[in-house]
Amino acid sequence: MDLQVALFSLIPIILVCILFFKSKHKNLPPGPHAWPLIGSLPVLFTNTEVPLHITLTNMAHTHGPMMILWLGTQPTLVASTAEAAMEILKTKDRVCSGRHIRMSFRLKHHIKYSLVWSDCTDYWKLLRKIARTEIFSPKMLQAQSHVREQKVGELVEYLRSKEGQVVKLTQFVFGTLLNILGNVVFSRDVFVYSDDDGNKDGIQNLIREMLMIGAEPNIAEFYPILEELDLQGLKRKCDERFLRVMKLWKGTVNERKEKRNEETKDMLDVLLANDFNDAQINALFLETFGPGSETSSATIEWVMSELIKNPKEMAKVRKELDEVVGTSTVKESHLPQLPYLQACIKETMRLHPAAPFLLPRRAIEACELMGYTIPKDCQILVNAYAIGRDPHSWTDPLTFRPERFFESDVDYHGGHYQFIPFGSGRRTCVGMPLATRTIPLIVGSLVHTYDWGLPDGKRPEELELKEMLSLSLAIDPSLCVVPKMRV
Ligand code: HEM
Repeated sequence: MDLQVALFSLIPIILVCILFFKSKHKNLPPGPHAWPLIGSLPVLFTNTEVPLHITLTNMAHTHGPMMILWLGTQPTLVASTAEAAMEILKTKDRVCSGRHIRMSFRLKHHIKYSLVWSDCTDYWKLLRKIARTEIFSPKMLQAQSHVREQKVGELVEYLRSKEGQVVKLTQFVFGTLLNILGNVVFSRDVFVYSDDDGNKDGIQNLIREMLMIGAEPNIAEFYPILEELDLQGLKRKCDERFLRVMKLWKGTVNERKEKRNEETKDMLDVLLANDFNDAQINALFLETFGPGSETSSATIEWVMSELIKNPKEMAKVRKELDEVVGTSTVKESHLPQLPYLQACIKETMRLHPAAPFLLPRRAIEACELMGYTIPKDCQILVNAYAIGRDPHSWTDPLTFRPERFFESDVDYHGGHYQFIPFGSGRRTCVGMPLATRTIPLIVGSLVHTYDWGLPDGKRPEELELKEMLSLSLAIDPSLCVVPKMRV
């Protein structure tokens, strides 16, 4: 009886909460029904077989280009057309320029000096300037091109020892990317090619583990009041990996402080010349290894999978490589003469963008978007995945047809809102100049050197391209291939 009375007395409180909520949030975009406290969570997670990016893409067909979801108590805006993306990334870029920081990444050693997670402060502007004019400047990238070619050469050479065997391609590609980034950062390799546990306690595993922990659903995302409790221990686990990874490069940083290079050769030289302290250096190193490796590695795995599944397109890439590169190895100087390879990479990024929701933005103040009122601090997801497959922007959107990029001038630099794998506006990807050199160099080298079979004699058309949303858009299961030297 007491319980019934207690429950009954809760009804007016719930009603007051609903009325308060409705008056506070007028003119929101449409969206699925939101229950008190749990919001739209039941709609999103009823069918765990369907990944979130597909669920949200399907929901946009019902609710429209801008829809609001309530993740527990937290509002999240999802934009699913080129027009909606343009409103957020161009017209209202300033007010939509905050970042929604994932709870597991709110690490005290890191967040204060972060480039990825800061709002657009003067410090963030300084970092972007240094990245644009020094670390990823055309001059610096050009000066380091021979190192990238050498690292890719090592990958190709290692795969020779695997001829005829089944390899999980991404494992070695991820390592190669880390070595490329290690050389951008402090002119050092961080990955060794080996079949055993050679990298067990190395940067590769720690970075991968941090990314995996960051991708795990964290209940505090839905109920920020729980943040300090860290109920799942995700923040603690991430922090522990960060402390370990910092120790791994501490010696290199200290050595360089004692004996500086005469010329500026890498990111560490640039940061020391700008008087950055250890905490700032650590944060930026992490943000180069983290976003730089996972996104590029996922993209390369997707391009290789699409080419294996589409033998005609693979043959065209090969023909182009044979004509331009001949019997030599692929160099970065060849890349401008390989338009078909570039078109295959673009087509892959359209269908499988590594960051399907870009990096979550945040409204820094309440604002109007496409006539709707968006509350301050609302998380903003731009669904690049839905946009890349929108039939209003693309003919025959689900078909892999690289030729479409010869029929228009659409490019990924952020000015064409139907194709935004690197984002757009003031927070667009700083690593794009590096990624757009590295990805074609690796794919071109793999295709030029090897024929790629599938395990157990599987035929190309039997290769299933199932997507899984982790921190980036991955293939599930990972691509396994059998390399065979081309004659
Ligand atoms: C295929 C490769 C890559 C893809 C698809 C990608 C995608 C993205 C996207 C979608 C964003 C958010 C843009 C926005 O909010 O509008 C971003 C931001 C960022 N990316 Fe990349 N990225 C790639 C490679 C890299 C590389 C190689 C690096 C560094 C070595 C890098 C470093 C960053 C950083 C630091 C930011 C944050 C910029 C800011 O918030 O101001 N990315 N990237």
